Formats: sequence, C-alpha cells, structure tokens
Amino acid sequence: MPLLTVNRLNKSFGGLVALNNFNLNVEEGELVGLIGPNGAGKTTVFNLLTGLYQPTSGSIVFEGRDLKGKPPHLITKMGIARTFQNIRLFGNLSVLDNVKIAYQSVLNYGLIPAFFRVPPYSRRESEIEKEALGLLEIMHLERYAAEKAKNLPYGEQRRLEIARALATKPRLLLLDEPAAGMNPQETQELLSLIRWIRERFGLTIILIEHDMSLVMGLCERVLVLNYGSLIAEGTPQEIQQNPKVIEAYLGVDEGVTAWEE
Ligand SMILES: Nc1ncnc2c1ncn2[C@@H]1O[C@H](COP(=O)(O)OP(=O)(O)OP(=O)(O)O)[C@@H](O)[C@H]1O
Repeated sequence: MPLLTVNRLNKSFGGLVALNNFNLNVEEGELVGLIGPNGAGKTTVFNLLTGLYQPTSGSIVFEGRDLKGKPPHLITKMGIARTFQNIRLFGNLSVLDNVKIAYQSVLNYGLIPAFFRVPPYSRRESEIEKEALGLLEIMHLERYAAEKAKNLPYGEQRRLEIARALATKPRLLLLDEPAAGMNPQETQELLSLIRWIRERFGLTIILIEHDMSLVMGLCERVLVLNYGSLIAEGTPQEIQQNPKVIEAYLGVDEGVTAWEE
C-alpha cells in the first residue's frame, strides 16, 4: 500500500480551478518532485495535504487513513510536516525555542502536569531541550541556538524551518521551495542535507522547487503541473525531454532560466 494516495483531487476558488483531477501515489521512502510554472497549483497541493484547504472534491489517504475534514494540527500529529514558501518562523523567539515549540505541538502531557509543571511535564521539558539541540546540530544551526530567529541569514532560516518540521517527527515531509533565495553553493549544501536527513529519519519527501539543479539532483520521480492539471510524470531525464513540459515552460522567463541552470 502506498504511504500516500491522492485520488481525483480538485480545488476551485470561485471560478478558478487551481487543481484539476490530481492523482498521486507516493511509496514509503520516495523523494518526489512537484514542479510547474508560477500559479500551476503546486502549493495548493501542499495546502490540501496539510488540511489548510479542504478539497472541492477527491480524496487524500495517508497510511490508510482518510484526511478528509482533518484540521492541520491533527494532520501534523498523524505524521505529515511541511515548510512554507514564505518562511514562517517565530521571529522574536530564539532559534532553540522555535524548535522546542514544534516538539511540544505534537505532545500530549495532560493538562494537570502541564499546569503545575510537574513530571511528566518537567521531565519531558529537559528531554525536549536535548532533542531540539540535537536537531540544531544536525542542521548546522547550533551556534545560533540563543539568537532570535529573525536575525538569522536567509539560508539558515530555511534550514531552521526544516528543523521545526523534523521536530514533529514526520513520516512524510513536504518542502515548499527550500532553495528559494539561496546561492548555488548553499543550494548544493541543501541538496546533500536533504539526502542525509531522508536517510537519517527514514523520510518520504515531496519537494516543490523552481531550482532545477535541486530537482534533477534529488528526485527519483517528478510530476509537472500546469494550470492545475498534471501534464507529465517521469524520471528527471524523461521530464526534461518531454515536449509538453518544454512548452509549458517556454515563454515563462523564470522557467527557461531554471531549465538552463
Ligand atoms: N486562497 C486562495 N484564494 C484564491 N486563489 C488562490 C488561493 N490559493 C491559490 N490560489 C490560486 O490558485 C492558483 C494556484 O496557486 P498555487 O499557489 O498553488 O500555485 P503554485 O504552483 O504554488 O505557484 P508558485 O510557483 O508561484 O508558488 C493560482 O492561480 C492562485 O492565484
């Protein structure tokens, strides 16, 4: 059974069809790329998978459980985590606290221990701190632990977002343009890091990305959306040569540049 099964998923906003009969099966351990020109519907897929949007029709089944009507926090607890295209951190909190909050978001202490700050709350608190510091180390962010998140350079903020997503202990990780705003060297480092965390945490990953060096270097399978419809699916090599894909990107300045990278 696939880890994730998306069947005939549709999302409309008034008269605009953002996603049209989208199908996707993702097997455990896969690293799948989702690409397409601006406005193609990529982030809408993530918003539907994480419960931020409810589909107009269609179904999403994760580990055999239907996600219909489930709110985002429950979906996080079920094992789907994401990062955002526009970074969403608690800018005025420390880097460490940003990760600790993500850990706490999926824990149930029970109200009484949490209120009186007695075990198991206090015991879990020190465990969380240890685990959060460990994650910061993995993401090469430990030296920033006490720094306010908003003061981090852009590339580091993106890595902190990934650390926060990992803190919720996902099985499926959704990365929305993780290389946006990074220079080529940072992008290459990110590529190695994503490969490494996938192995280390046994993750299945879906990646939205405009940077083709990252998509081609990382993904085993790539899906291409255009105007809400899936126009191609295949290996990175197949996708690069697909006439429909080339046509979809032609005339879109960003797309052409992206392919040439
Ligand atoms: N909440 C919303 N309300 C109205 N329209 C929306 C909403 N969210 C997305 N859309 C529209 O749906 C379409 C798909 O948007 P989406 O953000 O999924 O595209 P995308 O492929 O992620 O684009 P980009 O690469 O620019 O991020 C766009 O036309 C967008 O304007």
